[in-house]
Amino acid sequence: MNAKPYVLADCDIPFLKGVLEPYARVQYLKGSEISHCDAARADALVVRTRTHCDERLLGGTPVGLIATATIGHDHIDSEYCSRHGIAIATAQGCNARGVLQYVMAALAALAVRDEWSPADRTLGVVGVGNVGSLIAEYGELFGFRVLRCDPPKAERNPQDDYLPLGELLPQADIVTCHVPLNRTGNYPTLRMASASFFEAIKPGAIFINTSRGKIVDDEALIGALQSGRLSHAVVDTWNNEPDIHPTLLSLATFATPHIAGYSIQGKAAGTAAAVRAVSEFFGFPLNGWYPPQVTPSRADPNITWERMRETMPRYFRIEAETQRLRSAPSAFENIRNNYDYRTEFF
Ligand SMILES: NC(=O)c1ccc[n+]([C@@H]2O[C@H](COP(=O)([O-])OP(=O)(O)OC[C@H]3O[C@@H](n4cnc5c(N)ncnc54)[C@H](O)[C@@H]3O)[C@@H](O)[C@H]2O)c1
Ligand SMILES: O=C(O)[C@H](O)[C@H](O)COP(=O)(O)O
Repeated sequence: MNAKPYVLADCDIPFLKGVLEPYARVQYLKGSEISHCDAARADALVVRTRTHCDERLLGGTPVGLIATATIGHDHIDSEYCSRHGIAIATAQGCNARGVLQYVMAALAALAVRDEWSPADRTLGVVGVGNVGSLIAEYGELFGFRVLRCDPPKAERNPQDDYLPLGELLPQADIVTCHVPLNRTGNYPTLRMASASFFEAIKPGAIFINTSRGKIVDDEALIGALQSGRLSHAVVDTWNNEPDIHPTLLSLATFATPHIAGYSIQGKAAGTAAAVRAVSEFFGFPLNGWYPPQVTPSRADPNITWERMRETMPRYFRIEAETQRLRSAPSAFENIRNNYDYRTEFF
């Protein structure tokens, strides 16, 4: 009898191949193609956002653990998993700094284009978790006035300085969303950016979505861009990826194929978190594993807006990436799967 557990992994998770093999039988498949038949052999799944882990995939299988190498976990039916004793492990915070750099790259490019500086602008951060708190911290460091909205946190910490969404929207020149996709619960985010959201937003505001496409009502966002209510939209996450809305693609000032978190350190941390979860679950000696070929990023808490802006093009050119997606929207997944992961520099 072979005592090694059977692990089924997404073949597009970088740095993973060879790591679990001394301890597990491992099969690699395209994340979007993992089927119930494949899962029927697996003790654990190591996935990305491309594998929908629900009853259809998991029903009657021996899967005991789903480790996702991502922050977001809306691709996993957590209620089903909890009812069937399937553990879920996420890579909390892994690529938060990658998203920070993405948002700051967008703002730096827009500041040059429209000739403003952070001291003249109010930055509204909606969702102040691992990503949002970094954006707020660096936003303040760069000189923005920063407003925060996070009702779940406000409820837990009423003494902290959070605003309701309805108070943030009319004041913020830039609204950047960093919420999870929650379909239910006390603070749902599904279609949160609706027609009434854009009616309340400050005229001429910039809207940035790097969280999940489904938090936005596309028609409402398109309407806000066409009417001039918004000056710009920056869109990284889309409804119905990879079949994205062509009108939104043409109207967004910057449009990218869900790569805001695609830094090399973010990917390394995501894979390391998934390996740790599998290791802890099966008792492998891999709890502290980190890809040896990657240098972890070092935060630069003293970076200035000017230095960030001048340095950014060496690492990330959001205009060029927008052009790349616009010229070949059908290559959405291909661009992601062959992405040259960016280096985090602050
Ligand atoms: N585009 C990308 O590449 C990329 C990369 C990383 C994360 N993400 C997305 O960004 C999301 C946020 O990431 P994170 O690491 O900051 O998550 P997090 O869980 O650390 O923080 C999310 C925050 O949102 C708050 N929140 C929940 N409901 C809210 C609501 N209705 N209004 C306002 N705030 C609300 C929570 O209280 C929490 O503080 C992830 O869930 C993921 O979907 C996208
Ligand atoms: O939630 C996350 O971590 C991000 O959306 C992440 O960048 C998505 O990564 P992917 O599923 O493409 O590996």
